[in-house]
Amino acid sequence: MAFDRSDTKTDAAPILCLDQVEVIYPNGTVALQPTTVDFEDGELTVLLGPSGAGKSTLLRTLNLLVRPTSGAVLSREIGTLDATQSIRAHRRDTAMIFQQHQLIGRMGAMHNVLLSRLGRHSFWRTLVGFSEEERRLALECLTRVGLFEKALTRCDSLSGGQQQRVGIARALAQEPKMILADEPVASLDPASSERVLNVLRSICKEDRIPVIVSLHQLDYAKAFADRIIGLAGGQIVFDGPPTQLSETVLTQIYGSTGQDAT
Ligand SMILES: Nc1ncnc2c1ncn2[C@@H]1O[C@H](COP(=O)(O)OP(=O)(O)OP(=O)(O)O)[C@@H](O)[C@H]1O
Repeated sequence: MAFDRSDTKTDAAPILCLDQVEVIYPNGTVALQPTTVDFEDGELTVLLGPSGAGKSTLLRTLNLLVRPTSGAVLSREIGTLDATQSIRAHRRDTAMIFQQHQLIGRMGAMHNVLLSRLGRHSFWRTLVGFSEEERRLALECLTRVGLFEKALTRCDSLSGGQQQRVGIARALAQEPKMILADEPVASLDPASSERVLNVLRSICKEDRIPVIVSLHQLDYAKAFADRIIGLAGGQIVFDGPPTQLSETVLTQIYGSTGQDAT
């Protein structure tokens, strides 16, 4: 788990802000209480909290897969994200990585990576196919996640960890300005989990983009995050560096039983 923790903050304005964002699902569940929080370039943030705390809801609000019931999501480049066009532009710049990689198993790794380019094509361009430049980009992305030699291998014959790295390469090929990862290591063994988190951390630092990851594992959060946001009952109860994650804070996040804090 070794990496360089220096050089984590920037002077630039936050790339994305939630301003008093509240999420109430149609069945009345208050998943996120009015929340104000922002995210900076080059910072790896881990969302930590017990099951049902609101991690996925917060993460999905950041690319408006979940729409706020009240409050606003503000992008530094686009402004308030409230219209179809601005939301579409924001989503093009925001890559999402899921627990279940959502790859097409019968297709090769490179083909799966190229599919992320579809959002940038017109319908007619898509029929014509991918350019030489896009193929080169896809190979570069696979190289960055250590899978150059698997470019032509069908995804259903890759290991879980390798599939997740193809998912990250696919996210990279989108040339994102922000990466969101929803429990990306939940179904991986420790070695694969660390490799995936190391890859995400390298991308965050090399490309100076925010990477926001929801995790259940406290050890990984402490080892890989610049910043931890602790959630409980749809509220942010901690926001700071891993060094400030005291026993008192952990009790605030997980309750007195420490349940889920693995
Ligand atoms: N689509 C939905 N409709 C209604 N309630 C929902 C919906 N999605 C989530 N919830 C509820 O909102 C609350 C927050 O859920 P969320 O999935 O954000 O938590 P989480 O911290 O990501 O949990 P987990 O770690 O189990 O994934 C929970 O009470 C959950 O049951």
